[in-house]
Parts: sequence; structure tokens; C-alpha cells
Amino acid sequence: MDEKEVAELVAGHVVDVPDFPHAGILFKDVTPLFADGQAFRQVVDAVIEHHGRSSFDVVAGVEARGFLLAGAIAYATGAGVLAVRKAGKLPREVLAASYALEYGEATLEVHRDALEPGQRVLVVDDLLATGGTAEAALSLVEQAGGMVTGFSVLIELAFLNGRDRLAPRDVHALLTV
Ligand SMILES: O=P(O)(O)OC[C@H]1O[C@H](OP(=O)(O)OP(=O)(O)O)[C@H](O)[C@@H]1O
Ligand SMILES: Nc1ncnc2[nH]cnc12
Repeated sequence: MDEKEVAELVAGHVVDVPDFPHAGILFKDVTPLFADGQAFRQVVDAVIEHHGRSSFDVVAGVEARGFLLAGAIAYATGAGVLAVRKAGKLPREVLAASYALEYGEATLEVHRDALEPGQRVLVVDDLLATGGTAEAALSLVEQAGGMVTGFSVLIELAFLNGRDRLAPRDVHALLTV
């Protein structure tokens, strides 16, 4: 599938839910995409093809929806998978990165020994909005000694300019709206 077909595939499997989780938010529900085996395989293959299956040693997925994509890409390519977790979930010494939310603050964590120095890491998530989550996740991979070789999301909400926050890193989005 070419990029336009992949974008159309994603768009055809996303449901817009107004006023969730708060009034004024148009929530992009990607659960139908994950539920459709053929579509899920096609988006996993598209991410792998964009980066090249030998360009990373580990796939980092951001809790929680990012886990679904990361696990599949890792399995399909023989890479390891790193769960970038929300605060308080990991049992051993962690690195932490906090970021602002619409209301309050959130923190992501990885185990301090999660990566070998220089390991190449593809970071994935389902959606890029303000970029706060991605910025924290990318920072944690680097603090843990990894080298971020790519960042992919299924959907980019362009009006929130999350890409600018991640510059100069490249952002690969299957669908930009
Ligand atoms: O670019 P940002 O403004 O940071 O928003 C994007 C993040 O928001 C969602 O995570 P969230 O933790 O809200 O939900 P989840 O636990 O269902 O993944 C989504 O999965 C992204 O990780
Ligand atoms: N509009 C949105 N839809 C789905 N997930 C999100 N995370 C942040 N903003 C979102």
C-alpha cells in the first residue's frame, strides 16, 4: 500500500467521539483499527517499511495504546519491546520524565537498566497531540542510553503542533488530520 492508501485505511477505521474525555475534545478512537486484523497488519507493516526492519533493536511503546503497536512491530521484526510506563508501575529503579497535561501533570518511567548503551530504538504511539507524551518518552529512551532511530504514530493532530515540540526529530504519522 502507498502512503495515501495507508492514510485512508487509518482514517476509515478511526471513530471521532466528541466531548471525550472532556468537553471540547474530539477523541480519535482507534480501537476499530486494532480490532481489524487485516488493517492492523497493514499499519504494522507500513511502520516497519517506513523505517526499515533492520533500523532498530528495540521498539518502545508508550502506555497504553502504544503498547499494542510496539508489541506487534517487535514481534514482526525480532526486536525487543520496551514498555514506557505510567508512573508507579515498574518495580525497580526507574528514570522518570514528567510533562504538562491539559489539567495537571503526568509522568512516564522506564527501568534505568532497560537499554544497553547505544541500542537503537523505534518509539511508537497511537497518536501525537501536543507532543508532551512523545517528548517525555523520547527523552527517557535517551536518558536510558538508547539512540532513537525513529518515531511513528498512527495519527497526528496537526493543529496542536506536537511535531514542533519534537523538532529536530523526524515524526512519521500514518495519518495527519
Ligand atoms: O501528544 P499528547 O498531547 O501528549 O497526547 C498524546 C497521548 O495521549 C494519549 O495517551 P493517554 O495516556 O491519554 O491514553 P492511553 O493510556 O489510553 O494511551 C495517546 O495514547 C498519546 O500517548
Ligand atoms: N484527541 C485525542 N484523541 C485520542 N487520544 C488523544 N490523546 C490526546 N488527545 C487525543
